[in-house]
Formats: sequence, C-alpha cells, structure tokens
Amino acid sequence: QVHSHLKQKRFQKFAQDNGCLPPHYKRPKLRDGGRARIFYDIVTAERHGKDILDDIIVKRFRSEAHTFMGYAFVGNDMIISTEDPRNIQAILATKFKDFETGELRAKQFGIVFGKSIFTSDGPFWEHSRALFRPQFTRDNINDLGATEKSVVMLFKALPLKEDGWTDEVDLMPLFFRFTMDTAVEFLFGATLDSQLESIPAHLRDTSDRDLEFTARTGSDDSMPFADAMTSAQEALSYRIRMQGLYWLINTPHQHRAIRSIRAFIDPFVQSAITSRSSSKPATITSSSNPEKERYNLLHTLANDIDNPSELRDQLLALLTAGRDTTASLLSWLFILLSQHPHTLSTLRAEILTAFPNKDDIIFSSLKSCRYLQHVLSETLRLFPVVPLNNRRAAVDTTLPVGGGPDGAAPIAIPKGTSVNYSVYSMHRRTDLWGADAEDFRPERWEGRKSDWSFLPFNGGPRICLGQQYALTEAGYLVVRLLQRFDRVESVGEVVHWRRTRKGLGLTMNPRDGVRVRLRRAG
Ligand code: HEM
Repeated sequence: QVHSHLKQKRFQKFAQDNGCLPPHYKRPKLRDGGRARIFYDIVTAERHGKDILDDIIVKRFRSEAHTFMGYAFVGNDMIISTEDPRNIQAILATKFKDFETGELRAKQFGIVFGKSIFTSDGPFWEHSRALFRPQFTRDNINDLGATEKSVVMLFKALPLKEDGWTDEVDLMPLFFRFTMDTAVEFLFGATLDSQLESIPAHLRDTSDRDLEFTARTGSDDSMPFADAMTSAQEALSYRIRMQGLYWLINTPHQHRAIRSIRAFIDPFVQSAITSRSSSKPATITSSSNPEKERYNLLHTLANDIDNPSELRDQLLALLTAGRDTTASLLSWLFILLSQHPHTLSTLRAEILTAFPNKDDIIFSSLKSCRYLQHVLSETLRLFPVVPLNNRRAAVDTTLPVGGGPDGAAPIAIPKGTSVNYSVYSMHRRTDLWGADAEDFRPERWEGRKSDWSFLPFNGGPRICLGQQYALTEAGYLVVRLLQRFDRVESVGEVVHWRRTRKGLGLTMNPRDGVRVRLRRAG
C-alpha cells in the first residue's frame, strides 16, 4: 500500500516536471454497460455485422479525441489510444527505448509464432534483425527471375475464354499463392509452386511438380496451409482483442491449424539443419542469373540458431510477413481498380509507356513510375494491411501531445501502460488528408512529402524490413497484369469498396475475396 502510494506520488511529480496534463477520458456510462460494453463490442463486432475499424475504432477517435485514455476490461490498467502522428513518431522513433512490444504480445502471438523477431525486444530482437537484414539488399530484391516465373504461373491460372475475357475468378487466393511462392524462393531459396493448385490440369506443364507440393502438406489430420494460416490468424486476432484474457482463445481447431502450419514449415527447418553440417556454400544461386550468388538466409539462420523450434518460429514469422502482407495489398488494390476504371486506364497507360518489355521491370524503374507508386501508396493509405498496432511503456515516460482540454500538452505514461495506435484511422483524418480523405484519389500524392501521417510500414528502428521488397513484388505483378489485361470488372453482388468486409488476422484483407473477370488487352 505504502509502496504503491509512494510510486504514485513519484509519478505525479514526474508528470508535473514534464508539463504533462491528463489525456482525454470519457468514463463509459454504467447504464450502457460500462467498460464491459466496449470490450463486448470489439470481440463480437463481426458477429453483429459491424466493421471493427469503421464502426468502432474510427468512430471512437472521431467522437472522443486523437489521443484518449481508457481502461483494460479486467484490472485497473490504463490504455492509451492514439492516431496522432507526433505520438506515433515518439513511440516508434524518438522515444524508441521507452517502448517495447512487450510480454503480452509475446503471449498472445506466441501460440503461433513462438519466439521470433515479431514477439521479442532487446538483444534477441536486435540480433534477429541483424541476421535478416542482409537478405533485403537492393541486389537481392532485384533478383526477379523467380517472380517472373510466378507471374507466368498466375497467368496460367487465368485462362481466357473465346471472347477474350477470363472466367469469373477470385484473385485473392491467386495473390496469396503468388506471394507464398515468391517468398519461399526469396527467403529460403526453394521452389514451392503452390500456384499449380489453381491451374487447370490440362494447362499444367509436364515438368510442373504438383506431387511434391501435395506431399509437403498432406498428412492425415492436416489442413491445407492457406486454410490453416487463416484459422490460426483469426484466432490470433481474437487473442489480441481479449487483452489479458487471451488464453481463453484456445481451441482444438486452432491447435490443428498450428500443427498443420508447423508440418508445412518443418521441411524447410530440416533443410536448414542439414545445410548446417554440409559444406554447402553460404550463398545460393540467383534465380535470374545462374552465374550470380546471393545471401543464403536459411544457412545463416541454421548456423546461428541451435534450437530447432526457435529456427522454425523465425522462419514462420518471416514467411507470414512475406506472404500475407503483399497479397493483402494486391487484393485491396484490385478491388479499388475494379471500381475505379478511370484510375485503371491512367495507370495502364503509364505502365505501357514506362515498361515496353518485361526485362525493364526492376526496383528503380518501378520507383520512377510515379503513378504506379501513387496507386500503391493510396491503397496502403486507405487499407494499411497492419491497421492497428501497439506498444507497451517499458519505463515511466511521456508522449508529446494529447493532454489537457485542447490535447496540446504532453501526457505522462506510467511504466507497463499499453499504447494502441491506429494507422488506419490516422490515414483517414480529414485534417491531415483533406475533406476527401475517405476517397480513393492517387493524384493526391503528386508532390506530397512523406511524413509520419502515412505509416503503413511502421517507422523508426523497427520499420518493416521487407518494405522495398514488398513494393517491388507488388509493383512487378501490377505491371505484368496490366500489360496483359485492360479491363478489370467486379462480378457477383458488387459491394461498394468502402463497405467491403474486412478479414482481420495479423493483416487485414478483403474478407470475401476479389471476385472479378479480366479482359485480355488488344
Ligand atoms: C505491403 C507489404 C507490407 C507491409 C504493409 C508491412 C508492414 C509492416 C509493419 C507495420 C511492421 C511493423 C510491425 C511491428 O513492429 O509491430 C512490419 C515489420 C516487419 N516486416 Fe513488414 N510489411 C510488408 C511486407 C513485408 C515483407 C514482404 C516482408 C518479408 C519478406 C516483411 C518483413 C517484416 C519484418 C521481418 C518485420 C519485423 C521488423 C522488426 O520488428 O524489426 N514485411 N511490416
């Protein structure tokens, strides 16, 4: 008691010395259900046909403040929520040392991702980052031979009818297979060809290796990898919403999904372990030029990490980051293009001028195709694939704004406080983005300087390691698809893109897929 009183006194003095004022706090009305109501709404949003982001989180920011305070459902832990770029910059960069991903995240995510770069802080995180970083050099990113091969497979999965249109197709699973295949090649130097599953049998080459892929995933109680990932991530999304009660989300189905994911990743772990003892060189052959060698991440990891389960966790974390994020970006982008034909034709015209041949598509030429970059940025603004995130205060600290009646004063954050930040709602603030913040308008990016109000890849020392790789892969595929197709038409019951249901796992994707048909150009 005495100890906690003294602690409180010390914290009050700390707040005063730093000119802090209390953040906005609206006590939830008991007659509306109090704190339990907010918790219940978040956990049951989808079941009640609500969009957790638009109908709950953004709404709360708009009706309360850009930074506000609340309490966890259980206990008296304070939670700060913010959509203020100055606070987010402090959390991720200027006060990086004062914040950590924290123990709760490690426990919530750990069931799937164990101990990996995403669930660690301090020396373990620093060391993981140092191991992964050499993988993401410009040279490696430009090794696009395997990407082109995956594009060709994706084209085969989009056969044309006599009228020059494809059948009605859901592009989302094709994008997930595309990024899975390219990520496996890029990260592990192995061929997976999961796209074979979506290619009609009569269009497969005899050289295509479908049996090997089936063997990788086909144990008795195993689920297909894609389904297992969806299930496991959906469970993770609920573990996050349940805050400290995350452990309640723990079902046999979830464990079956996790077993299947591990069964899938284990051959890569084995191959890494084998390469440890072999005299194999610490490089692998480039996918576009057999004369060139590149960094062998698998070999490096295997030599650094003794424990096979830790090795598996790190590989799985990387593969998930490589697969889900870019596939979600591509899915949202094609939903938007299908409902903005004018943007589609402008983009296509730019692409045809900038990339007369497929060999011209490399990191630098993609970067200089301005309209393409604007379309990618505008998609990530409206649908950042990591829409919500959080950190925990590792020490007593402050954030620069959010305190006092006008929110202009700093706020004091006691050690242990969770700070949630929503780039999704920050990206839709009219005071930052203009009255048309809710519209899809790639032109808004012309001449706009990048700052902390746009943060799809995070910032500071933990900025996404795969950012340039992801933008290159996504850009490459968009270019190749629009070289080949000139119309993208939504099919089925067309839902306006603003009301597209969202699937939330670790990343956010269009829950009902991307149902379109495409017309072969010229
Ligand atoms: C559109 C694509 C992508 C987006 C929007 C994205 C976004 C993000 C975000 C927001 C984080 C920060 C997570 C956090 O600290 O809480 C992150 C971290 C990370 N990303 Fe990405 N990512 C993308 C693609 C990729 C790809 C393709 C890879 C790898 C192949 C990758 C690898 C990583 C890694 C390793 C980290 C952890 C960095 C660290 O903690 O130091 N990302 N990404």
